[in-house]
Amino acid sequence: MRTAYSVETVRTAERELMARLPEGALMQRAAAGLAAACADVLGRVYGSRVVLLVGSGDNGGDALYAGARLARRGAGVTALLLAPERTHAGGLAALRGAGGNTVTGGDGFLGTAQELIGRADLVVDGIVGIGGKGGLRPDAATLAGFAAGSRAVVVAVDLPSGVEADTGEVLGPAVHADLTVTFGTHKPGLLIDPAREYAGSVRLVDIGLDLPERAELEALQHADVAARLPAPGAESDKYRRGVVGIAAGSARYPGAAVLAVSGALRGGAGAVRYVGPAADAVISRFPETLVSDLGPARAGRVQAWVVGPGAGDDASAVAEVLEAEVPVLVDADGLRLADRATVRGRTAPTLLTPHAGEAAALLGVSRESVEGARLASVRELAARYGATVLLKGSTTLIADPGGGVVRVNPTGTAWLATAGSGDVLSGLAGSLLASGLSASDAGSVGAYLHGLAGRFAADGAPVGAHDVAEAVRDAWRDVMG
Ligand SMILES: NC(=O)C1=CN([C@@H]2O[C@H](COP(=O)(O)OP(=O)(O)OC[C@H]3O[C@@H](n4cnc5c(N)ncnc54)[C@H](O)[C@@H]3O)[C@@H](O)[C@H]2O)[C@@H](O)CC1
Ligand SMILES: [K+]
Repeated sequence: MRTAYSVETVRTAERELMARLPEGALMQRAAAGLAAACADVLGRVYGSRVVLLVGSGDNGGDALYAGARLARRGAGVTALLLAPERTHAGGLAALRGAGGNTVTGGDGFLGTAQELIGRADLVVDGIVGIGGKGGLRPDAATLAGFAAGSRAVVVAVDLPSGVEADTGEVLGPAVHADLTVTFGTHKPGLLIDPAREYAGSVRLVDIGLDLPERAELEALQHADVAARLPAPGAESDKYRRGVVGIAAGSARYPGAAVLAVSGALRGGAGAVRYVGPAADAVISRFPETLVSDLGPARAGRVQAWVVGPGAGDDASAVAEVLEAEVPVLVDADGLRLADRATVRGRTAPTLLTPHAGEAAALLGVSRESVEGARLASVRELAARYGATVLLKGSTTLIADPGGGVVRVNPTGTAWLATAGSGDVLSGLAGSLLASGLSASDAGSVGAYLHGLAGRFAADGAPVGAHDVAEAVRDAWRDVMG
């Protein structure tokens, strides 16, 4: 499991560790890891041109000490000091002692900075780290712009300056990094869009922090998914493996039913039962499906329901499904049609799977505000509905209603932004629910396999949703390794 911790938790862990270590030891660990990453990026350190963007806090201190290490190995290092009178004193002395240069504010500062950054091989962003609040201030924002426009590789120290560490929000100008070297633990913002996109690839440097068991955010890895995937035993029959019911599709959108079933067939349930007006389309594509033209309440036993994809305005199917005392996944049109009080009153688990636009409609806010504040949005929806919520997107998030750790899916790919891809996910996650996974596991394991399948199916070229469904088995095998 990859985990991320809030700034408050990091600060507490740092204090405890610093009390046991000689002064400055922690910063030296950070600087050593940072310098090593910079050296890797540069390839050849000797003779390279390095520019440090240095703010007023310890983040700038890290950059200065790392710069000193690079200077000792023969790099030409210049530090641009954004707050000269508050620059980390020890770091500054180390850099100067190693032969590095400094440029301080005043007339001509930005012009000089532009020239230096324009010629640099590497720009190290030590403007602000976990102590930052709000977007970058004007001079810092200008330097970030120069770095973005240069051919230099940009390495961010701990976080790309200007992004919100705890939420992944980006409230103003921020540094766009190629690589972020983060210390002690990932911060939530490094895993959640939009901030994640500013971080580039992320390298974690262990500085020995002792972190609590419960993280703020966690991302499943292959082994975590493998441990949760259902496996048929010798005694299994189709009913013991779970039957997933799909109440989806309409005369207008029969394809949504077919795609949801295609996902469900690859999710581990022993059988897929379909109810709705698209039975002919479903059967002709997937003859193994059990179909019924009675409503969900009379369709026969299932261990979990999926309702909503392509449902149009059929509120009755949604209401019937929500009455069932088995886990229910509500997606797409079903989200609009589901009564909030009914969802809240359910005793069996409910998993809602909106994309940002659907989440915005449920919360009564704009799509942009959901996309800009994904973590707060998923938590708010989970609390309002008393349900587990999977908020789809480039960084899909899964939150349980009682608060607690939020999951983020690490396998997403932009190729999944294709029509019908969400229908496949709802069938897949519903199938996992029917196999006995909790709502949070079904959502996060489903999203993981779906993302991986999207990558395999795309392999650098556009995909259709049915390609993704077909590649779920490759993803499953890959995970089981
Ligand atoms: N505390 C520790 O033990 C360690 C801290 N480390 C580094 O220290 C950093 C945290 O240091 P600090 O607490 O000094 O905080 P930062 O260096 O992150 O930033 C605080 C300073 O930045 C200014 N600032 C805040 N928001 C700004 C904005 N939007 N634009 C421009 N300036 C802004 C503040 O006035 C303040 O002086 C970490 O991110 C990490 O890089 C590492 O050395 C590892 C050890
Ligand atoms: K930074």
